[in-house]
Amino acid sequence: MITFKEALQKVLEHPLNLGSEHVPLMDSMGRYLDEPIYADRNFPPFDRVTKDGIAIQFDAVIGKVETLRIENIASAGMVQCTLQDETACIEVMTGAVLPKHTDTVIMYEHLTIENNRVTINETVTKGQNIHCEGSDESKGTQILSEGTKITPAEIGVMASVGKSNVLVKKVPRVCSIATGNELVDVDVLPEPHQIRKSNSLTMVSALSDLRIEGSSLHLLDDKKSIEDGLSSALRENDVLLLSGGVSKGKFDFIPEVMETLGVEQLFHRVAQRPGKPFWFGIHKEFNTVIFSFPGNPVSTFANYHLYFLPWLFRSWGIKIENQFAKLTVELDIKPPLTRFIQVSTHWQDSCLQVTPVVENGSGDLTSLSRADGFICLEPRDLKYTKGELVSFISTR
Ligand SMILES: Nc1nc2c(c(=O)[nH]1)N[C@H]1C(S)=C(S)[C@@H](COP(=O)(O)OP(=O)(O)OC[C@H]3O[C@@H](n4cnc5c(N)ncnc54)[C@H](O)[C@@H]3O)O[C@H]1N2
Ligand code: MOO
Repeated sequence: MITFKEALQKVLEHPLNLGSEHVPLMDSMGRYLDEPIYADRNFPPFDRVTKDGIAIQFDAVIGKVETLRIENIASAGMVQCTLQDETACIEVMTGAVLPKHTDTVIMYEHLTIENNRVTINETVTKGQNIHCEGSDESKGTQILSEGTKITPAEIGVMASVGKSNVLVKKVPRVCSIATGNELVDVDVLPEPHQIRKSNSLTMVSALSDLRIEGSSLHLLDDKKSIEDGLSSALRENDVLLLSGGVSKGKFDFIPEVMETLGVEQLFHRVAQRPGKPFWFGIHKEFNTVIFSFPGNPVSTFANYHLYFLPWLFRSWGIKIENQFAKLTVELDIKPPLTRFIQVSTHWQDSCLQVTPVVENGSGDLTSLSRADGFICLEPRDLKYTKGELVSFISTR
């Protein structure tokens, strides 16, 4: 049996080259950029008026002119206009291009306007209320980097530089496979000896967070069905995520059938809890990577986050940062297994705090909805102390 670190290392040594594809901007939400994005013009592209009011030429007016004549009006969307008489002013609206020969904007609230003449009632600073051309970014600057997750903020940024099509990392074709005779569909009333499928649906939902439209399959516990199901799934997908059928039972056929189908086993069983009987392999000819997770729901869920997600980001060439959080309790983790303990989180003293949730082992799937993630604790002689920083894997 290998350690968790060795197992993760082996998984990460087998990334797939998933490639990239162009998608329309509005389909890129939640995907990962595969190109840097540059400013195609200055941000903002012109000296932009930031208050509704008047634009003046400061040196010609302040301390020199009692009242100003309104010469013109400029609003957002109008071509830049020009102040003809430097002792006059132009009414300007937020978003307008600052008129030529003006350099200062005064908001309406600081003015009195009577008979088309303006009196300024407040102190004015030269250059006020102008969002200067190029003050955010100048043309040609990189504003988003490759590997960035596209959220509504990035959609807005890309829209403003005219990216109607975006190059994103291609997602793998993934099939989530449930195994077991005891499993029935969600809409079926189970017999006393049956249970409703949940693992495969949890994984398909987790995949949809990554904009991967996973397919799903249910295989019964007989070699022939497993062989038939897997042989086409192996050809049609880049990744198979299985749950169940990998421990020591008389009907745990997955490792054996994988071998028959030409899948190379890279390891089976990891010194960890939950998720110990995890089986990992690759089909070299079809270029398929197989994550065969133990069937207990917490084990499947943990291993999806511990192995599949880091593998996917490695395949995309995106570095993910490790997170750490403070333990609120003392914990004793004795050898030999690396433990992944479900925790809830809260913020205190500007630090993420983690507290183990009440749970009843890796078959207790309701505990998943009480947890925000897992902490990873390597076995050691000394107890983990309250307040100690530990590695945290978010599942939210
Ligand atoms: N003799 C041994 N027995 C077991 C060992 C062991 O080392 N030696 N390991 C235990 C551990 S740890 C785990 S975890 C389980 C994993 O077993 P399998 O991967 O073979 O999974 P199954 O037996 O098929 O199922 C286990 C459990 O999970 C439920 N399940 C399975 N699939 C789903 C699904 N899609 N949705 C909801 N629930 C599912 C299944 O009904 C079982 O109750 O083995 C231990 N045994
Ligand atoms: O290691 Mo198994 O995955 O807990 O129950």
